[in-house]
Amino acid sequence: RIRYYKFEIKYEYKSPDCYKKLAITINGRTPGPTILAQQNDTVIVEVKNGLLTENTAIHWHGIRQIGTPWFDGTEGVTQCPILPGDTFKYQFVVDRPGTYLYHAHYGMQREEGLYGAIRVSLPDGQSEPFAYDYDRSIILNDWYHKSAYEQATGLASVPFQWVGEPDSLLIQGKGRFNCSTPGIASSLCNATNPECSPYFMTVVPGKTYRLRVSSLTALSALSFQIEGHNMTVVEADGHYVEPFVVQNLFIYSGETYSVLVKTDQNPSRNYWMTTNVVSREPKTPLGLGIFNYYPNHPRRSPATTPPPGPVWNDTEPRFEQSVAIKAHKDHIHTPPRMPHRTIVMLNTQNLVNEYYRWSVNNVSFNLPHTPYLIALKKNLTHVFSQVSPPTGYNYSSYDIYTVPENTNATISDAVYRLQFNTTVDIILQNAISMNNKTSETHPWHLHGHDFWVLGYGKGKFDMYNDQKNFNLENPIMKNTVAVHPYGWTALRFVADNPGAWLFHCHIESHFFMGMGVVFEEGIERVGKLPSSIMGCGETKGFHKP
Ligand SMILES: O=C1O[C@H]([C@@H](O)CO)C(O)=C1O
Repeated sequence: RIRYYKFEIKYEYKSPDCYKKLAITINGRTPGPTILAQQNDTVIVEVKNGLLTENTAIHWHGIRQIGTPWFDGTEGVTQCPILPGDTFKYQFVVDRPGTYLYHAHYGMQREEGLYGAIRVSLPDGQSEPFAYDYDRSIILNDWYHKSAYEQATGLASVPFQWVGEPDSLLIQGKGRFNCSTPGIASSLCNATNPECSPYFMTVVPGKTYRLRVSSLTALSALSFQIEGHNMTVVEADGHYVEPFVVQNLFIYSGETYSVLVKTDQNPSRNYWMTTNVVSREPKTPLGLGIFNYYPNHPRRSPATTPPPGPVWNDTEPRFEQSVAIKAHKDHIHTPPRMPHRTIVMLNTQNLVNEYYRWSVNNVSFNLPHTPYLIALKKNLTHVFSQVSPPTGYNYSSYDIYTVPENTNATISDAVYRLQFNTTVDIILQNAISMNNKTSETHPWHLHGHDFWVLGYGKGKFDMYNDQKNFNLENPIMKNTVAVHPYGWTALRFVADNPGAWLFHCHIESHFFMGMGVVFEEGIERVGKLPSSIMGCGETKGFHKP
């Protein structure tokens, strides 16, 4: 079946947290409409770029784009940008059930509000390995009052101007900034604006809810909880999880989860839904929503104090939750026993000609002006560097706990070329950051594939000993995974999807500062590229209107 959507992308003044600023909307809203489909449906989205003076592109996050690598929506990798006034048609098959996302993949545009959810259900007659009465979803986000342009300019300036912490946290597009903050003009901030009344989710007592929780934060790692209710984790990034119970869910940008929540508490009141920043010292207030037990009034705030959530700087429970996520016992996809190759990726913050950058093995990434997919397929070898990027770092001499004397890195747009159908291990190795002397959490997202999460560890990954402890029995498959402070995360995937695929830190500013790589595999197997993805850089003239 075909699911047809029309998206009109525009700038509009919005006040999602009471503060009025420009936001990018889809059909007048942020978050945009939820795309609903069934497994194996074809989704068609006609995107009209109504931004007037700005390009765009939309990525379908978690959808592997098998056979349609040109519709991944990654500007610079799989397509040219959609010009103002133009309409671009995405068409792809959603081949697996689960919870996915869509969002802008052009500059730092995602954080202006261009995002939404994709929910793929099972074919009729099939059921999930868990039972529930109702299905609900929310997207968590952080929100800046400063425009993405201002932020990007600061990041790309000498001296460096960091974006800082977000102004508020949003639950399904709603948050609350304190309008009495000194220096905030009353004409810009109105605490009684109904746009920023708290998000509420109405529930019936005595039922089980499947709650799909996802995060598209620009920066923040979050914890999410519902006051007084446990949550049973059952799905992660479209894969069934061996159920486990949490009081709070840690969630990183680009991840999706389903949790089951029983409405088994005192039904005469409402409860808080809260989200708070972890892993960075929070300067952003709690994000609040109302878990509304019918028939209580949905706007009645609970009399209780909202639970503050876990302390931000305790890595241990986050690490433990990551390790606890295993494949459901009846839905195990066994990984290949051995990789054909292993790429170690040291994550560091560096200087390049005095600019602050992030890099992998001391190489910081820049997108070329001609999309890789087209350049590779048409063999335009002068478009990007043909030197292979480094597959590791100097293990014996590099100390991940100390800022090196020389923090200089280089810039490159080279790609990792993977042999088609081979098994590749990626070891993400975290380290201290250059400036603030801490090690940050980075959520890495892979386009075009799911990977097995084979293990997490603390300190430096030891190729000999740590490999022996990989979980090859029941590893979860995901498309986004965190590397914890001073830790490592080991992934395995099969390079079986012909195309060019981005792998990057999902923190908007970090990818902008070079924290990403591109994989190519099976380019000779890619079918005829649609001319709609062309028209920029070296592909001018390739575009047939
Ligand atoms: O990229 C970043 O820069 C700042 C800081 O390291 C320099 O001010 C920060 O917290 C980041 O995540």
